[in-house]
This record gives sequence, structure tokens and C-alpha cells, in this order.
Amino acid sequence: MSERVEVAKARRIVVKAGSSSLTTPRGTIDANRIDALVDVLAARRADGTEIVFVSSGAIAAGLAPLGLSRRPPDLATQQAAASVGQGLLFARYTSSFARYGMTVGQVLLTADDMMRRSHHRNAQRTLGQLLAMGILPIVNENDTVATDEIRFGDNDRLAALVAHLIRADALVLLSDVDALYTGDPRQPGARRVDDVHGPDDLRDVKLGRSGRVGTGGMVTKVEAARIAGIPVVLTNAASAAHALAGDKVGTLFHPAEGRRMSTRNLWLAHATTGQGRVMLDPGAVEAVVRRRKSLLPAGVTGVDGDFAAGDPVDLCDTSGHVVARGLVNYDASEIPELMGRSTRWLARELGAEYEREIIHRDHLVILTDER
Ligand SMILES: Nc1ncnc2c1ncn2[C@@H]1O[C@H](COP(=O)(O)OP(=O)(O)O)[C@@H](O)[C@H]1O
Ligand SMILES: N[C@@H](CCC(=O)OP(=O)(O)O)C(=O)O
Repeated sequence: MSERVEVAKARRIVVKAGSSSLTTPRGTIDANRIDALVDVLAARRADGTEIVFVSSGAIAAGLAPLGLSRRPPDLATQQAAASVGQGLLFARYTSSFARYGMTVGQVLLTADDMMRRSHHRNAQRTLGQLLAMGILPIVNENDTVATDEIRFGDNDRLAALVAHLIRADALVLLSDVDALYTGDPRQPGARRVDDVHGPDDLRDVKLGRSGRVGTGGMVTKVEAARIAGIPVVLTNAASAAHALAGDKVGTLFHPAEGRRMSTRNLWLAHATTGQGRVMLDPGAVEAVVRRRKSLLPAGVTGVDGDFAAGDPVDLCDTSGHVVARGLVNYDASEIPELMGRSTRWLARELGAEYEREIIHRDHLVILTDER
């Protein structure tokens, strides 16, 4: 089945719309465009497809009500705008979907909800239950509580992780451009890219920053497509119906061949931030990156940061490049005593509980292409 057909036949789908597709340049909700998009989603829902809708636009929709003429640079004012805008946006969706007798549920997620396994499971349960009850979940980042350090900022990667969370069959990213181009389409000479099969198709593509009110630009959309592991269509909101029907619009990102990363590893690679760093000697880099072994204390040469057992940490080679990320089995303060020691020595001198790896191979993802 071609990937376009997969999108058309998907039983579970995530649709994400960016701020610029939902709000006006004046910083208010664009009711007409929201209604038009809701018409498309309602029609697809009517054929039995389960849809999770990821909607940006809270900050943009809060600008005019707060008397702001443009997106504020500081986080506190962005959060104030999001607090006002999210309520208005959701109220608008509630009445727009009500035209079709559909009920919507608001789900606000933080990066931490994706990062912490227990939260991750909660989000999964909530979305699953909403879908089971015939409700259409509308997801956004919980901007009012997210801090700069732990923020997605864009909703593209969030949409890809949500797609994973609910095991969606396809992801549709709706923006203010009709496709990916070889360069920013606002510049002359940019050509449309119809299909992306892998990094080779992106070699000549310049991924520019965002337009007017969005944040991620194309960088986060391409990253989202890579994370999703399912067919992803990128197009503009006006082409949403065609994209969902499997018509040849926008850019189709084909999922990479081969085994898909487990949800846990995707989550580890894309939804977590290393809480510290563990430095590896060349032998350990070889073992972890190329031979996919667990990281043992013998190959560790240094540690940096203040993490606790269970936290995600970055593993660095001798030049300081991050080569992998994993869930560590020890607190940062315990590691200096273990470094360079064999597990047998540690078990004998410190007790059997010290025989465990620093990071088990099942809790490791490789973040370098040099395998
Ligand atoms: N190579 C490219 N192809 C297409 N659009 C690009 C490219 N580089 C930069 N852009 C810009 O990215 C913008 C879309 O990103 P963004 O504003 O973050 O969208 P959204 O709010 O929909 O998430 C477009 O308006 C376009 O000007
Ligand atoms: N959560 C934010 C999303 C910010 C944003 O601009 O996202 P996007 O338009 O998808 O690039 C909001 O609702 O304003």
C-alpha cells in the first residue's frame, strides 16, 4: 500500500495545526479558518477514524486580548498570553465541533509529561480513554507552566510523540506553507520537495526558521517526521482535506525502512534532556555505539552534573561529543568511586548490588550517525 493510501485509510491519525493557520496577524482567533478545519476533521471522524488534534495558537490568540501587537520575547508574557489564548481557543473549538454534535477534550502536556515514564503512561491512558469514549482530544503544550529549559516551544515534535503514544497510523502537519521547499519559500528560487525518503532528499534543503507567529519553522517539522516513524504529510491548512484523502498535496515524508524504535527509546531520544554527562573512554564508545553493549563502570572516565538514578544522562566520547543517551542506574555522586573498575571488583569490594551496569543496553539510545 502506498503511503498516500495509508494516510487515506488510517484508522488513527494525528493532525497538527500551527499558530499561523489558526490565528490572524492581529493576534486573534481566525474563526473562519477554524471552522473550515473543523469541517474537515468532522468529516474524517464521521467515517470512524480516531483523530487526535494537536493545536498551537494559544500564545498567538492571546496577543490582541492583552493589547500586544506581536509575540512577546519573554517567557512570562508568552505564558500570560497562552493562559488567555488557550481558553479562547478551546472555547472556539468546543462550539465549532458542536455544530457536528462532537465533544472535544482538552489535553495540555509538558515536555516533562513525555519525559517521565509514569506521566507518559498517564497521558497515554487519558488519550486512549478519550478516544474510546468517542471524544476528540485537542492537545497543546501546557505553556503556562513550561519553563524555557523544559519546553518543546513548538508543537511539531509534541505531535510526533503523541502519534507514537497513541500508535497512530499517520501524522498530518498543517502549516502556512503548502509543502517543504528547498529553501524558505519567501525567497526566490525555492523549489517544492514532494517526497522525502531519508537524509539524502534533504541534502539540498535549507531548513529556515519560522514565519510570523510560529516557532519551530521547518527544522522541527523535519525532526517530527523523523521521530514519527509513520507516513507524515506536511501541507497548508487549506489542503487538509486533500492531505487526509491521500491526494498528492504537500510533502510526504516516508517512514524509514527497518525496525521502528521502541516507544521508550523514541521517548528517550527525543523527549528527554540529559540531566548530566558521563564521559567514556574509546573502548566504551566502541562497545556502546557499535556493539550495542551496556555501559560498564570500567569504561567511564568522568561524570558531570547532579542526576539521580533513573534520570536520563548523555554519554560523551573523548572529544565531548554526545554519542548516546540512557537511563542511569546510579546517582551522580556514586559514580566517581566506580569509574574504571571492573564489575567483578566492585561486587567483591562493595557488595553484589554494585555488579550492575552504569546503563543497561535496553535503556540506551545512540545519538550519533557514526556507528
Ligand atoms: N525550506 C523551507 N520550506 C518551507 N518553509 C520554510 C522553509 N524554511 C523556512 N520556512 C518557513 O517556515 C514557516 C513555517 O513554520 P512555522 O511558522 O513554525 O509554522 P507553524 O506555525 O505552522 O508551525 C513558513 O512560513 C516558511 O516561511
Ligand atoms: N504551544 C504554543 C505553540 C507555539 C507555536 O508557535 O507553535 P507552532 O505554531 O506549531 O510553531 C501555543 O499554543 O502558542
